[in-house]
Amino acid sequence: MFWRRGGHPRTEAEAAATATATAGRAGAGPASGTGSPAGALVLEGVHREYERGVPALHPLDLTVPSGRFLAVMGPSGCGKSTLLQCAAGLDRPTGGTVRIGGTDLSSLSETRLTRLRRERLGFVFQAHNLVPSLSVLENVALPLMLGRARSMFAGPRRLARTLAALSESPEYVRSIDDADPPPCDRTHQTPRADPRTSTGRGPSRATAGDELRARDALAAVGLAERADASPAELSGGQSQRVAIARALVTRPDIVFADEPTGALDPATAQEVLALLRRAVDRDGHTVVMVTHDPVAAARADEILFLGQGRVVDCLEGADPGQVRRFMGALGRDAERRQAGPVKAPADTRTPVLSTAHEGAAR
Ligand SMILES: Nc1ncnc2c1ncn2[C@@H]1O[C@H](COP(=O)(O)OP(=O)(O)OP(=O)(O)O)[C@@H](O)[C@H]1O
Repeated sequence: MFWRRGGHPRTEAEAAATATATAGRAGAGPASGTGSPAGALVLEGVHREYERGVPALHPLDLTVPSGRFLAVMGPSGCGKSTLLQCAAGLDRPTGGTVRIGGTDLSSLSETRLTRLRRERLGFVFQAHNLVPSLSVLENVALPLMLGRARSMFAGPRRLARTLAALSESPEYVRSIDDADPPPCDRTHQTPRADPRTSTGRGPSRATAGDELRARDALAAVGLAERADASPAELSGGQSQRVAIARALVTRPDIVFADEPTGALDPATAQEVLALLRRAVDRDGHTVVMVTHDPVAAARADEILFLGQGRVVDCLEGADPGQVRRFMGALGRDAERRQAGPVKAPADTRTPVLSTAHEGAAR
């Protein structure tokens, strides 16, 4: 990876303030048909103001090539989540362009943006957000089922309301589902569809395909045996593994993870990170992960550091100690605010400097 920042800085911190980062794999060719640099994710001049004149994210250029794992770090309030939300199409930037696989998100209606998120992106959050009234397998299959049910229910929100309403009407569900009552969710006493067959008369081809994919995704995170369990029966780490299976089941272009290990103990966090790492190394997924944890960040290929809404630096192949020291320097810089230069520790790799993007981050 290399990144570039504008030349003639007055101080190191001011250089950081003009930074434009480019995460790139050497030899990557141009993205077909887009005229933009190759990348699963390309941000050009993306900035976000929640309040007029108060930028939470200053203009930023960033390219994340396919099959890479990028971590985003920085002090609290520096704009990490804002960057993730804009990049993932969960929020509209104030200006600039976000492209996912060559698709300019600003050109999409809300409906098409939602569809892109569902079909081409995966999400893992700190809170795993599993649906308690569905089995583990059904939770993993949910993005696939939502895609199919969308036209019938005029959107996932309507479907979610319908599912919630049905869960309050077990007698009715029984009346329209199988002759054999479905197993009950022990926690919520909510009838569940038999995960092996959706109707009792044998799954439709589409349903069987979804189920197979969901079972494969669950097996890939080592939880095949817990397919029929309720989320309430799982540990925090197991729940996060299910959330990862759910994120990967659609074979997304990019997985966005916001503090995926924030609520886990170190050993469990390592298991979850290993799954994300394997998704990149073995299956060629692209992962963008916001984290506060130097150990988690060190599992990524590159780490992008933000400070006060700007790219400060980027490290490749850093170990947790280097990340910790760099974060310490950033934190002190944030405390001083006006301040002195942010000094990268001597043992961090020096980024390639260029004047090519001078002014682009302003
Ligand atoms: N919806 C919002 N409305 C107004 N201001 C917001 C909103 N979301 C974030 N901000 C502000 O934008 C800035 C960046 O916030 P953001 O949540 O992106 O930071 P962060 O680095 O993810 O922080 P943390 O590590 O604490 O989660 C902060 O000053 C925050 O107060």
